[in-house]
Amino acid sequence: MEKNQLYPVFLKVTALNVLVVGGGNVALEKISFMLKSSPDAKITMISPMYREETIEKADNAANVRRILGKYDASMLEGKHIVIATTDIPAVNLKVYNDCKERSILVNLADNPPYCDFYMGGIVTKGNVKIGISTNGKSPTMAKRLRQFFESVLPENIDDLAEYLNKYRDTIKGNFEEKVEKMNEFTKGLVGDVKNKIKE
Ligand SMILES: C[C@@]1(CC(=O)O)c2cc3[nH]c(cc4nc(cc5[nH]c(cc(n2)[C@H]1CCC(=O)O)[C@@](C)(CC(=O)O)[C@@H]5CCC(=O)O)C(CC(=O)O)=C4CCC(=O)O)c(CCC(=O)O)c3CC(=O)O
Ligand SMILES: NC(=O)C1=CN([C@@H]2O[C@H](COP(=O)(O)OP(=O)(O)OC[C@H]3O[C@@H](n4cnc5c(N)ncnc54)[C@H](O)[C@@H]3O)[C@@H](O)[C@H]2O)C=CC1
Repeated sequence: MEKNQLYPVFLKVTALNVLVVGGGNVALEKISFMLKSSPDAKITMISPMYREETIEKADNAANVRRILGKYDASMLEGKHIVIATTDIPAVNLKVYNDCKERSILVNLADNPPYCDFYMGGIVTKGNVKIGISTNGKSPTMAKRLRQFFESVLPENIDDLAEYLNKYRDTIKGNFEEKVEKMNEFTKGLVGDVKNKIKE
């Protein structure tokens, strides 16, 4: 069986500068998912044309700036992450090459071989977040898995995270002792969630 070798991280996109090239349907999909998870994400968009819905989504967000114009490599100044979504393959490829030259992480949304990272399915319950990847094999499956976990994870899982956070502060002892106590205390957790799913 092939194994997914991608390494997941949870980015603070309020502290990073994201550039989205293009303002159409795919741009809308990508900013929508990013904003759903990170409403304050710092995103700059560059495109000579924006679709109505993209404008609405972008202009209602706290930190999305829309620039009207064609992509130019100067747009990469100060950017950490770039997502190219234009309908012109040559433009997307130029974005890719320009980013590679500058060691900027890049994603050509409809072109997996030209992605340093993939956007994933995301499940959020308060502080708890699960990222889902099918290794780029099936975005539809990532979406269905997201819906599955959204429905089976109990809403109060965040209460548990908050509670464990508080409990952790009350434990005395050195690091090893704390780890041991936290593990002992949470032993039943996996069984509890499994039971919850069965219910
Ligand atoms: C590789 C990746 C790169 C990237 O975009 O980062 C990528 C690529 C492509 N997407 C395509 C299409 C669709 N994408 C979706 C939906 C999502 N796509 C997302 C991620 C990813 N999409 C990355 C891999 C993630 C992984 O590892 O699994 C999700 C999870 C997150 C997000 O978009 O933020 C989000 C679901 C969010 C949610 O609902 O929770 C749907 C489903 C729908 O809309 O119903 C369709 C239509 C159905 C279909 O085609 O499957 C195509 C074909 C284009 C064509 O036909 O040419 C390609 C290109 C290709 O695969 O070659
Ligand atoms: N719509 C969809 O769900 C899917 C689209 N695709 C592919 O993704 C690509 C984009 O699709 P859509 O978003 O639907 O197209 P779109 O036409 O809605 O958006 C393309 C955007 O790119 C912008 N653009 C063009 N030249 C540019 C440049 N030089 N600099 C900056 N921006 C530029 C346009 O102004 C427009 O905003 C297409 O190649 C399409 O085949 C693939 C899978 C699904």
